[in-house]
Amino acid sequence: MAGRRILVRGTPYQIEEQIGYGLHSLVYGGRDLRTGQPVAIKITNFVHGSVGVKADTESRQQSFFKEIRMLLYLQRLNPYIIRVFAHDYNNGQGIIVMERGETLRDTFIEYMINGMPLPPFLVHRFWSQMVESIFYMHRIGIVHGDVKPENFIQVGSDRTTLRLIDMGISFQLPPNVTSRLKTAAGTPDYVSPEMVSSRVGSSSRSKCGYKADIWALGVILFEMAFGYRPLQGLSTNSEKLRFLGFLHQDIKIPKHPNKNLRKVLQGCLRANPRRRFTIEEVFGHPYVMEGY
Ligand SMILES: Nc1ncnc2c1ncn2[C@@H]1O[C@H](COP(=O)(O)OP(=O)(O)OP(=O)(O)O)[C@@H](O)[C@H]1O
Repeated sequence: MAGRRILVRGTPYQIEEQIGYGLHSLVYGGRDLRTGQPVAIKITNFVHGSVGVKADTESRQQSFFKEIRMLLYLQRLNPYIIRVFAHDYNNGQGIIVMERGETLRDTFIEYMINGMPLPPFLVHRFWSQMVESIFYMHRIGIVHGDVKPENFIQVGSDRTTLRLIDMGISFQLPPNVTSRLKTAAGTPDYVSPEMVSSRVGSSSRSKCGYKADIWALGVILFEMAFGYRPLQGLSTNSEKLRFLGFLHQDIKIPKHPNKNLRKVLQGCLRANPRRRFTIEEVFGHPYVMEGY
């Protein structure tokens, strides 16, 4: 693919190097050949293997259309959702041309490698934007289900504007909320306790899907503010899942000079999802509203 030129709904694009990949997709850096603007081009392969299983192909096509519908809808409501410039599909693949940025995870790694927190203004700026993007999803009845730094990219001249890129496993409540969350959300560091606890029944779990997003936002804020993640001391995924499954007490928040930051973290990282903040409480919290 790299090096090829493609036409998407009449606009020519140059495909350059591969910059990422998903479960069924490859993401390339590219350029709009009319304007020279850098873009990211996500190509989703609908056909599995050399023969192709019909049901699998159909489910990939449905996911592609669902993702596109959600992106186009949400990007009109909120500035912190990735901008889609063009999209197209044929029987074999779907293409999304979007704004290109740098993944937030890489910035986190630069700080975390030395156990350094991010500067307070950046913590506040990044987190407020994440909260706002999830606020708009919850407002229209959508649980993201996989909130983590990899799913945000940095754009703009100073790279301090975020965009949520991944709607991949987002879904509308209610059907089967948590079984999907549990199987699809692969990084235990951001997974909430109720998602791994067998003591929570499926009916209460489905009401908690939104609260799983709040937990993940809390973990991200913790990570930015302290330079490490709450479960970082546990080395394997199964240790982390076991810890979460038996978590009865709230996560202890270390001392921090910003009282509002500490309070909002306490509200996001409550073990019991019913006591955990809603997105409205987070969005209206003095930490988000009043700044760092
Ligand atoms: N707009 C973008 N700008 C820069 N990098 C991007 C962009 N979109 C995606 N990427 C890179 O590609 C990776 C995979 O993209 P994305 O998260 O959209 O795939 P996915 O949803 O996991 O895939 P699938 O839909 O196949 O499950 C990202 O983690 C990121 O590194």
